[in-house]
Amino acid sequence: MADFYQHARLPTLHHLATPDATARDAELVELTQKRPVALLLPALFVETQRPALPAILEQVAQVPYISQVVLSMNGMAESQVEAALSLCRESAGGKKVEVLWNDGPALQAAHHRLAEGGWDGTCIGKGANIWMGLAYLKAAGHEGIVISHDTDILNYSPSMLSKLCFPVAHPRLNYRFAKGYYSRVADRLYGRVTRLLIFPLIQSFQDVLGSKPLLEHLMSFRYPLSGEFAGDLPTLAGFSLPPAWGLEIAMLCESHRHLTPAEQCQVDLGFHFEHRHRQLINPGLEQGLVAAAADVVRCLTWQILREAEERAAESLLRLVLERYAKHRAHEWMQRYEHVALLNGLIFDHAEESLAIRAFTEALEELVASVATKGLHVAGMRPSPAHALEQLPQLGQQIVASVL
Ligand SMILES: O=C(O)[C@H](O)COP(=O)(O)O
Repeated sequence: MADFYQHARLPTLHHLATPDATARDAELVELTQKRPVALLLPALFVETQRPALPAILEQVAQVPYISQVVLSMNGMAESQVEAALSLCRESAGGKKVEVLWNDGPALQAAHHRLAEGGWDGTCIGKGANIWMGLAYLKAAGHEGIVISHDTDILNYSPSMLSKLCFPVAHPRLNYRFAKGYYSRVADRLYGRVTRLLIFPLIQSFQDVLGSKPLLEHLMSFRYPLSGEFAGDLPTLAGFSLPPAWGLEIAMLCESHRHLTPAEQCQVDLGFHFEHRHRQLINPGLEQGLVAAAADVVRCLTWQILREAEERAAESLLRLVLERYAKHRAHEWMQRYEHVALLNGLIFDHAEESLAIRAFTEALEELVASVATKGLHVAGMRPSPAHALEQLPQLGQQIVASVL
């Protein structure tokens, strides 16, 4: 069972009992009368062909306090649009599902507009899908709550939605941003990037830089890479986001910059999150886990060292890498070995070590690239709210593109 430990900085809302689902839904309908709830789902077209997304949409169709669903997609060809739209019609029942086709022709005008404004118009990636979804909701006049989650969840339950929504919707809780957490466990521990890279790496940064508010903030999150969050739209649309896998880390850094600790929380979603596991290295079209992890680490490093002078950033990063590779990564692996043994779970030492080696190589490549090209995150955009304010036609172009 979960404990009820409170992190020093961050309010943590544990799953300790299961409220009656029908009563909770009715309560949320009442609570969200004046602040409608939109569900924003980032997806590749290929997710529409796999079992998870259709099952998710079918369950979302039954959730009475979700007024609108936005599926923000990329990786879709012209010939695939009809299949995506009919999935939405068939699975979501009477619920309105709007599709944003990020790499489609209608949104090109918006991407050009962004590029004219001096910003990167990158349209590919999970972060770009979320950015565009928030920009769309804002431009379309949505003024309520936004919930978002991954679309590859195999053991989906609508209780996840109520747990994310409640801390933002309930006036006594009144949070502006809520981040979900859980464990990723099947016959073994998963969550490889989180356990073996992100936790030990943040601690290595702290070893090198000492205690910093941003690092303490990041260390308070029990699952910093979870894709599940909720917030009020004005808050979320004020976050600057990168286009790819750095999205989750960037959101936490933005929540640190824009909100007080009392305005945000993490919420226990109360289950072992099951999803499709990528191979560490994937020679095929889909990026492997290490390539995605490299993107996360670049964003994390940039967020932490962005104010450091270029040369200093490189040498600090070298020290962090050394600390990670020689100490912290193995320490965390060993702790998780103990967790696995205690719980009678499989623990594949060779596989875990291989993952750490691959993550270390990705960090070495990052250090080399910082040495030659400096530290930056490709495609980093200003917040949707800022872009819409600066580029007057952008909102209309985005709204007009909806399928
Ligand atoms: O959460 C993570 O660390 C990554 O998404 C990797 O997940 P997996 O090990 O569960 O596939």
